[in-house]
Amino acid sequence: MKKQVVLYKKLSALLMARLHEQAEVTLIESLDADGLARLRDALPRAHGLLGASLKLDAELLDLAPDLEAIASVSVGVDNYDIDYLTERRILLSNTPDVLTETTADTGFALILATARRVVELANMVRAGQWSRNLGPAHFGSDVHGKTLGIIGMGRIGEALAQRGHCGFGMPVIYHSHSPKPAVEQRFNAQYRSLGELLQQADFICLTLPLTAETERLIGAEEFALMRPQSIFINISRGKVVDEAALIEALGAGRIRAAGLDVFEREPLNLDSPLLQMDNVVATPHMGSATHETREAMARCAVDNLLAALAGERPANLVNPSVWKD
Ligand SMILES: NC(=O)C1=CN([C@@H]2O[C@H](COP(=O)(O)OP(=O)(O)OC[C@H]3O[C@@H](n4cnc5c(N)ncnc54)[C@H](OP(=O)(O)O)[C@@H]3O)[C@@H](O)[C@H]2O)C=CC1
Ligand SMILES: O=CC(=O)O
Repeated sequence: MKKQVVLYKKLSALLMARLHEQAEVTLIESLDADGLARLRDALPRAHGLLGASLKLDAELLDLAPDLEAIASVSVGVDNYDIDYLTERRILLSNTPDVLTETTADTGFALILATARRVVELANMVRAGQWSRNLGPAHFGSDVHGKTLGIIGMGRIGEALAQRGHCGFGMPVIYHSHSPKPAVEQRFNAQYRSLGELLQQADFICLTLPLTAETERLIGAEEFALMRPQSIFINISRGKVVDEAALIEALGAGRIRAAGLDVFEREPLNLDSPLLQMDNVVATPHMGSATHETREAMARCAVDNLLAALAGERPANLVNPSVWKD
């Protein structure tokens, strides 16, 4: 008998056809109140789940006694209680690698947009306020040659280092759990303590996961270490930052600008002070959002799920202790 799969993310026709060949599929098209009610109805039959952007807590998982595998269409796994999944022996997989380059592109777009004030000045043109040649009040700052500071030197951090070093001649400094000799060799990158990096970098970029250890890693004390010309970029997770402290630092001129793809609460509320600041570029968690990459992520998640349901080890298993050869 075919296994039951519940999708809470719509897939391309090609991937839907692949899933339908191998499983009975229930599709929850959107996670509004109606969709969530349909999800709760479907969970008691589910052997596999595939989707993203939903906090799958124990209360929801307890509705699914037969659940064998979850395939997240994301690399970040902060929406899952991994200990609980492991206790229940549910295989959790994610989609690393396929989104690395695209997310690093987004990070670099935020670096350029904040430093060169792209959004602010483009809005000025749209508003009919471009009446004479630009003067110093509208000048930005250079990106090339400035020091790129990367916090979390993993896949995306390394791809950002490549762009900065090879494309823009930027000295790269980084902070991670441990030094990365291969990255140091490729990009002439240098390891720093967190405090040193915050004091020395022109661009401070977060590329680490949200974990118990990184939650609110960057708060008032850390912003106080940055320089008034520093630009802060977050493409990791909003909760790695104390957002109130970020707003305070921007308001007080303790840092120059921020490029933010992620926020404490998403979607970002329209009344957020961040949206009143010309020196903030806010994007809607679009790090991996290109046609090509989102399709590659979905394909990767489908591969992971079908492998798990067929009794094979998924390529991107997040909780390997569940697996028994
Ligand atoms: N904005 C968006 O749309 C996207 C956001 N993301 C976010 O980016 C994150 C990173 O993805 P990816 O690069 O693939 O992940 P990786 O696991 O490859 O890299 C994360 C790095 O962070 C480091 N790290 C973890 N905890 C700490 C800490 N406490 N202090 C210092 N360094 C730490 C790790 O360092 P070490 O190796 O030394 O342990 C690791 O190398 C994801 O978890 C996700 O949250 C990802 C994709 C898109
Ligand atoms: O935020 C996106 C992810 O893949 O993680």
